[in-house]
Amino acid sequence: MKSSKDLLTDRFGRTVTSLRISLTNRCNLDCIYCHSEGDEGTRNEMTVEMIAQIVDTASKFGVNKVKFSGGEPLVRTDFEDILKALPELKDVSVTTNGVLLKGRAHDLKEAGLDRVNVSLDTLDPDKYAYITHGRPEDLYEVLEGIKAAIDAGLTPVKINMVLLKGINENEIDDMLDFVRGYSGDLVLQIIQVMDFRDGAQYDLDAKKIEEDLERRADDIRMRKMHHRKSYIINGAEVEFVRPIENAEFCANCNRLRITADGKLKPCLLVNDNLIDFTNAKQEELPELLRASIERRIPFYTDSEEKRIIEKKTIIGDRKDGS
Ligand SMILES: Nc1nc2c(ncn2[C@@H]2O[C@H](COP(=O)(O)OP(=O)(O)OP(=O)(O)O)[C@@H](O)[C@H]2O)c(=O)[nH]1
Ligand SMILES: C[S@@+](CC[C@H](N)C(=O)[O-])C[C@H]1O[C@@H](n2cnc3c(N)ncnc32)[C@H](O)[C@@H]1O
Ligand code: SF4
Ligand code: SF4
Repeated sequence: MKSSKDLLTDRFGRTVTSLRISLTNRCNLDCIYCHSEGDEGTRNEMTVEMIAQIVDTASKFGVNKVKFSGGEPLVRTDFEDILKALPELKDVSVTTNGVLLKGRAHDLKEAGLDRVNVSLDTLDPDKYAYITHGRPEDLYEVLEGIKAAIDAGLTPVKINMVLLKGINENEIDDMLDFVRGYSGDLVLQIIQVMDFRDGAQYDLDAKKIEEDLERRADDIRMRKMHHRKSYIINGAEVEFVRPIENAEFCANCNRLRITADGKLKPCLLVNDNLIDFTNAKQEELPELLRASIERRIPFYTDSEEKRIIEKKTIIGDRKDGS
């Protein structure tokens, strides 16, 4: 009989303690680089009950964190019901574009949400509209949403800034000032753009930018998840997410993904090894979780042997179909 820890530990020694659940593929914006969590699936969406069942099962095997994402999770009007149906967990968070956050922040907190990440790549309304294919005014909705989240206690609020060559690479200091202005309630999270949609053309030398931040930092911390580092610069905290060609990042990946239509997805970048659990009985879920954990492979790795295995499993699934 396996212990609960073994059940969710993969053959590379990575124990899954966190679920990243996509609630929908729908979105009210259309960002130029969007990876949609590697999920281009159907418009079918898990019910509240399905989500509660899979989280409940995973929680019995050591999962204590859940991140909701999408698509845009707040387009689901039953998000509060989903939160209320969850078992007790250490950390329940959502990543949102923030456009619909203002009117929901208090209800989400009441329903059990602990904190929120808000995507905001620029403070310039015209650039915002260019990046999101939205309206310049949407930026003000997002800023109001951030304030509402702080008022509701959904803190720390992380501001997700995807670094985009030629668009926002010169805005890092403005963003640090913005975060500093909310003394501790906001954390900046800078993200290296991944090659989805038009992402490749905006790619820049993220490692060099991170090294610059490191030089300026008064203090440096490292997270268990992905061994991401965060830098304290003159009172502002900035975490750096650098997932590309980063073996250390993948070696410390402790998340299992769930697609909006109810499939266990071992890795963001691999699409041919998903396991559908929508027709499973509750008692079958542990075995499906185990099977999914067995399919987990670090996408980037220093080991040539693992790289060969992993490369064979990858299929292209980008928005342009290539
Ligand atoms: N390649 C890869 N990228 C990830 C993974 N987890 C998160 N990301 C990326 O990290 C960025 C930030 O994601 P968020 O949804 O804000 O969540 P997070 O920062 O990972 O989670 P918290 O810090 O716990 O709030 C996004 O661009 C995600 O696609 C992962 O396991 N693999
Ligand atoms: C896919 S979005 C879904 C949640 C929500 N709609 C939002 O935008 O916050 C989750 C996070 O992934 C980031 N993201 C999307 N495409 C990306 C890419 N190609 N490279 C890096 N991060 C990306 C977004 O900026 C956002 O912070
Ligand atoms: S708001 Fe989020 S899901 Fe929507 S297009 Fe932008 S990154 Fe993608
Ligand atoms: S293995 Fe690497 S690329 Fe895949 S989900 Fe984990 S951190 Fe992301």
